[in-house]
Amino acid sequence: MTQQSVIEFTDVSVTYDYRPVLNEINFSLANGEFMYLIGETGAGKSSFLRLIYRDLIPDAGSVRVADFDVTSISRKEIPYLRRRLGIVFQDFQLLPDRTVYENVAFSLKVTGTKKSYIKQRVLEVLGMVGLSHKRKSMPEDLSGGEQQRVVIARSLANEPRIMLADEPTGNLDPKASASIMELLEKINNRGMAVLMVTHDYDTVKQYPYRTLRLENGNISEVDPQKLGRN
Ligand SMILES: Nc1ncnc2c1ncn2[C@@H]1O[C@H](COP(=O)(O)OP(=O)(O)OP(=O)(O)O)[C@@H](O)[C@H]1O
Repeated sequence: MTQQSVIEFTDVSVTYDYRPVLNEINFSLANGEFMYLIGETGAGKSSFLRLIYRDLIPDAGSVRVADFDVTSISRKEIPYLRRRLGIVFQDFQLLPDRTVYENVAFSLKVTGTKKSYIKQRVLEVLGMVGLSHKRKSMPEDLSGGEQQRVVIARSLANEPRIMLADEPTGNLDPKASASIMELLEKINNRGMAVLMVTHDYDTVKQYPYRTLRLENGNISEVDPQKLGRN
């Protein structure tokens, strides 16, 4: 892996039932880079993300994330790999019966963080996403955009180097989407690499960064300003 990259795929292939979904993909995300990954339904975006957090092992090729050779790490090392990743996914929602504070604290408790530090860190990340005043609220009493900001705060708690965001603006109105994008940019400006999967071309055009498209098993760079045009 080059010194500056935090994720690197080398000739990565994934096949389901003899059907290739990713075909000898080469990819790298630089340290501190913001990048979009787009592609039609079924193009392989989820499979791509699953390779990064070691929920899927490629049929061929190698995946490196931070200092981990993900393709060959042991089961015991997987939690350490995942601690390097801030994960913001639709299907990884807040615990409905815990407060905002407890939701964020939970991710620190499970990694064995010292009690005295947990309080400090939770208040720090809630401050970062602008929701310190909602710390005692239950998730259902927050708007969709606020809930997404809590999910982001939770993903930041363990100080990851890379954020994986899957459709973070999905289901949000334009104003809430803008506040999420501004937050992701702020996090990125502090040095965290962000890989964001999205179908939201308007957002990509408004906040343009390097954009890669998965299509027919291959990955290629596209001009964000030309998205959606025929
Ligand atoms: N475990 C599996 N077994 C068999 N086929 C699978 C499996 N997981 C995914 N697929 C198939 O592989 C293809 C890529 O799926 P994947 O979920 O990675 O796509 P995606 O781009 O994330 O799609 P979406 O945008 O709809 O979430 C799809 O055709 C899917 O049906």
